Amino acid sequence: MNADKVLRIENLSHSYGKFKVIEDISLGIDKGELSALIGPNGAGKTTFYNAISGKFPPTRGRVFLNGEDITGLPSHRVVGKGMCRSFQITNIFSELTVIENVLTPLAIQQRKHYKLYGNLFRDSQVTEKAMFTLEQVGLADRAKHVVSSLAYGDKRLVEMAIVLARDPSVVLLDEPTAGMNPEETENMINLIRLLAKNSGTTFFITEHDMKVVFSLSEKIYVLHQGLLLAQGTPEEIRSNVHVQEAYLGRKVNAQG
Ligand SMILES: Nc1ncnc2c1ncn2[C@@H]1O[C@H](COP(=O)(O)OP(=O)(O)OP(=O)(O)O)[C@@H](O)[C@H]1O
Repeated sequence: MNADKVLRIENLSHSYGKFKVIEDISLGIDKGELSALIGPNGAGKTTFYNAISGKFPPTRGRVFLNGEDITGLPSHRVVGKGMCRSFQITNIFSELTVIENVLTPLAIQQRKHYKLYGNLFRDSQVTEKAMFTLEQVGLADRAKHVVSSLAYGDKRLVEMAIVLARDPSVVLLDEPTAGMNPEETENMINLIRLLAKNSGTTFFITEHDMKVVFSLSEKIYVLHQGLLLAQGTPEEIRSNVHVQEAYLGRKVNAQG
């Protein structure tokens, strides 16, 4: 497998006790690639994500980020190495403003400790970076708004900004459009596309909405019963007989 992949997984397996959940998964993702991991309920997607992002070490196998072995590192160290994960559950401080939410991880990253946000705001380098990130996700005009006052789709954008502020090379997105209305979904798809193109960030998403998966992804990986059943372009996956069977005979297409 090509060593210059931004994210390389080799023979990854995980078991809960004697119960094997994922087995011998190997894949490699190119820089800037937009890819998705799909699979029926219980296929092992969350376990795979957890095992590569430091929630727990995999039972077997290796994870390489930009060529460095990060297998088994705890999540905060994986983040420090450049792979960030955005959760389906909104993971933000609702009573703080949008910019305060983005400033916090930046301050931690730069090992700057502030007793009050007032001090943080006086650090122009950090606030400029936070504002730049908010511009990227289209929230600059709401920087001073309290997060709880925002629409659901905008809260998910705050979450995205928190992740992007750290300049990750790889972003793992859990269900980026879950709970969004069609307009918010369309905006999120366009934003991810734009970010991948302009900043070279590599996005690896899990998503149940096949319409989103097929319109966004350049490459799709299919998990079934813990095994990597198929990988390929949306066209290749759509026409793969094994994938269609795994989805109980349904056609896997943009209509879901
Ligand atoms: N902590 C755990 N202990 C034991 N079994 C678990 C644990 N977490 C998940 N499992 C089992 O592992 C299998 C894979 O679960 P996982 O959550 O990884 O699948 P998934 O593809 O993310 O599913 P979904 O699409 O429904 O979220 C399931 O059978 C689940 O019941």
